[in-house]
Amino acid sequence: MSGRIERTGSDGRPPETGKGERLADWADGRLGIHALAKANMRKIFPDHWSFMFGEICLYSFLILILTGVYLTLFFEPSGVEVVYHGSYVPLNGVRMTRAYESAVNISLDVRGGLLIRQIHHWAAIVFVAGLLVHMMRVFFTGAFRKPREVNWLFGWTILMLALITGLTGYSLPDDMLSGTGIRFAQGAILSIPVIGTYLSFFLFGGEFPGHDIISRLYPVHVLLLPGIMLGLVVAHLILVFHHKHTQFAGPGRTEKNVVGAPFLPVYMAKAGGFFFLVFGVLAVMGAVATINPLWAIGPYRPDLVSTGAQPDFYLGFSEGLIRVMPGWEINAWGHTLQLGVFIPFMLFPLIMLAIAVYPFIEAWVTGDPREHHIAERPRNAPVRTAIGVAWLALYAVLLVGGGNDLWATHFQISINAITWFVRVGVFVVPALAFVVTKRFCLGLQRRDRDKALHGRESGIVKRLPHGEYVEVHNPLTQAELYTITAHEQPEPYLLGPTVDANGVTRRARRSDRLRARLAQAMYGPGSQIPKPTAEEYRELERGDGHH
Ligand code: HEM
Ligand code: HEM
Repeated sequence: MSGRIERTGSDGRPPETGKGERLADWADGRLGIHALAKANMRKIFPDHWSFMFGEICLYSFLILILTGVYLTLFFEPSGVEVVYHGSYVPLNGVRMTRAYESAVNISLDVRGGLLIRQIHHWAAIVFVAGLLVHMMRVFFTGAFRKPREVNWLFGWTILMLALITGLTGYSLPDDMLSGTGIRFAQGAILSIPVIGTYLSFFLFGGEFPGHDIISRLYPVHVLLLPGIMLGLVVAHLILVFHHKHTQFAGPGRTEKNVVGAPFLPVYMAKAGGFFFLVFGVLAVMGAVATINPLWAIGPYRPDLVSTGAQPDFYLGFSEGLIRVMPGWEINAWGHTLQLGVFIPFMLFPLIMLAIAVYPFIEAWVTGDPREHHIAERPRNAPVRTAIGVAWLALYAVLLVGGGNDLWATHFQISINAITWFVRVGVFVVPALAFVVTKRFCLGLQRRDRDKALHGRESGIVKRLPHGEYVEVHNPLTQAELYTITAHEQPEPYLLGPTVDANGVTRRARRSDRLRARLAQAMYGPGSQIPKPTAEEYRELERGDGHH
């Protein structure tokens, strides 16, 4: 039996053991957890504040499950129509679905119901925000590189499912906003050529809105999607364990070791504490900040739409795509192709897909087959960092487009001006963000080079005996010097000679030419400031020491 130790006392009988030890022995004999725990519990994890975002995702996900289960006890996912006669007088006599009625009851009559509903909604927002920030941390530090590409895809799939879970979630209560969101989704489905109408009828069980959609979304929201996500989260964390966590460069840290604290007890204690911190913050948000006050918004009616109707922030960019797209449509053979909706509907997954495939594109461009366990500083990969910021800029511009009505009413701007700003901005702002970020990174690289060669400016100006003024520079410690010069500066992939030894012309394949051009853009002279060489450093050391 693995890991089990049979002990005897001096008289040959088993010694007296404590209750806890006997229980542990009993469990180990049946589950074999001793060897598993021994092998993993002391695993070392490196530390950095940015590694906390993954944990925020994990804890807010757990809180969503906990609060969601409570909501299922009272929520009735039914499209059946009723007339309200409850405790909220302004709605008395109003026709609504059972779903809406039960959500109003959860908010106003069920003990703790409003708090749990609001925690659930805030947790959803923090969860998706956490996912985006965590993903960006991984992106900007190159932590998606080999061997973590598959884990990147797992994470990305979780993000996509989280967006859909959020959409199905805020569609459930069937208030005015929910219905508007579902109508938006139905419009997008209708725009799919040929099958759009059939698909809509199939999903809604007939004409929109019908009576079926809430009861159909319900199992998807509470069981199917969270179930798949839970499986993926477990797989994601097993892979983080298996690959070991990346660490930032520093003295004593190599591609082959991990410097940090052990999982048990240090991280276990920290993680436990952090879980309660996240729960505490979400509970305070749920207690003091109103979110989706659906009793005030009213039940959904297909012939109405409220002003300022907005999706939750994470879907705002898809709304932006639709709002700023010109209303193009093609009418032919008695059919309408609604390009004004269909094009943005297709762009949405494409923008997301670009993130999914990025690690594979970068690996192809660099042609680098090695594993990477040292996280890069964003400045040392200027083009990647600039691509990330450009993506965020596009997201932000589209978010402005998605809230064009709010910008118009809050800042007294014409809605057409905002629409045109977004139409132009979609192309210009990401390009600008790319250029500025790249220059910024190069500037930071230059500063690192300067610091490595000349030390840190001390702010002390000295006058030398012959009258010259010099500023004193304090040299960096060896550890600091190592940290800022540890990164690699890869040579870009180059095309081989176009003429071989026999004088025969060899035309490079188009894909190779593209790869060489992209590699040049990523690692060519315009994208790297050469690190100081040991020779340059020694030369300065030999000099008179002031600069
Ligand atoms: C990643 C996971 C999840 C996300 C992003 C999410 C998001 C949401 C959102 C935004 C709402 C609307 C809340 C409101 O009324 O203002 C909602 C409602 C709801 N969710 Fe979730 N949820 C998740 C997981 C779960 C799970 C695991 C369950 C159940 C086990 C659940 C059960 C419910 C129920 C019953 C409602 C309707 C109650 C109501 O709106 O009053 N959710 N969800
Ligand atoms: C529910 C969703 C998620 C949970 C609970 C989660 C959790 C975690 C945790 C706890 C870590 C280790 C600590 C850290 O680096 O923050 C981690 C690492 C990682 N995550 Fe996630 N994550 C989620 C979603 C994502 C997403 C959306 C992506 C990317 C698209 C992603 C990609 C990665 C990668 C590549 C690593 C390894 C990073 C490294 O070793 O430096 N994860 N995740």
